[in-house]
Amino acid sequence: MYQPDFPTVPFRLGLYPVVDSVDWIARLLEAGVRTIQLRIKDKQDDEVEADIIAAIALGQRYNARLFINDYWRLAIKHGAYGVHLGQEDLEQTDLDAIRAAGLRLGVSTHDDMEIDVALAVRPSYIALGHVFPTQTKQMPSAPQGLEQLATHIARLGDTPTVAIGGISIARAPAVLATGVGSIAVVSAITQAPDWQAATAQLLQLAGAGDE
Ligand SMILES: Cc1ncc(COP(=O)(O)OP(=O)(O)O)c(N)n1
Ligand SMILES: Cc1ncsc1CCOP(=O)(O)O
Ligand SMILES: [Mg+2]
Repeated sequence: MYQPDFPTVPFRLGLYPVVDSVDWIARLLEAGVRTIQLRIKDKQDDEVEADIIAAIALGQRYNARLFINDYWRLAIKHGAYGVHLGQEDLEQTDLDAIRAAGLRLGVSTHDDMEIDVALAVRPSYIALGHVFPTQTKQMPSAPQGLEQLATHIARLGDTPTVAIGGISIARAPAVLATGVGSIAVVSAITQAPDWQAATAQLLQLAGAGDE
């Protein structure tokens, strides 16, 4: 049985949109999403604090799992549900402070070695990516593909997992068939011609996550 060193999350986090504004958080929570991330890049803490406060308030109002990407100090200060960090972020983070504050922690990984690093931290969930080519973030490595993803999922057993990177509606069923607990998406929703229809379809495929 996987025992995280941070508060647990359900194995099935379901559809997990990653968005860059409070407006998107509000829309998607209203549409039924229950796991979501605010990912604002390259701003100073004081430039994002108001958005983080607003996002956390929305998360609480909808009883949703709202993760803050990168800005772990502000996530602690304002009582977010959780924080998402990459491997480089981990080096500059006071993990004890996140743990002491009772926030969940998600950690990015791209290969077996990074999974080793993540497992040593014992986070609430492990993200695996990027599965397919993505236009949303510059990636230094090649996409891992479905086969590698399935190998990682088998290795991780009952550890809560999230797949990310290039996941479209068409690709979602094959990703979910690996047994991953959640699919994180950016462009499949934010660049969709009809984001409401896309969100409804993805929610149908992945669910909103377990309680
Ligand atoms: C669910 C999820 N998985 C991976 C990432 C990427 O995090 P990171 O590697 O720290 O890169 P940035 O998002 O900070 O550019 C994520 N944000 N969410
Ligand atoms: C933030 C992030 N981390 C790994 S891939 C990615 C972007 C995923 O975006 P998309 O779903 O549009 O490919
Ligand atoms: Mg990061």
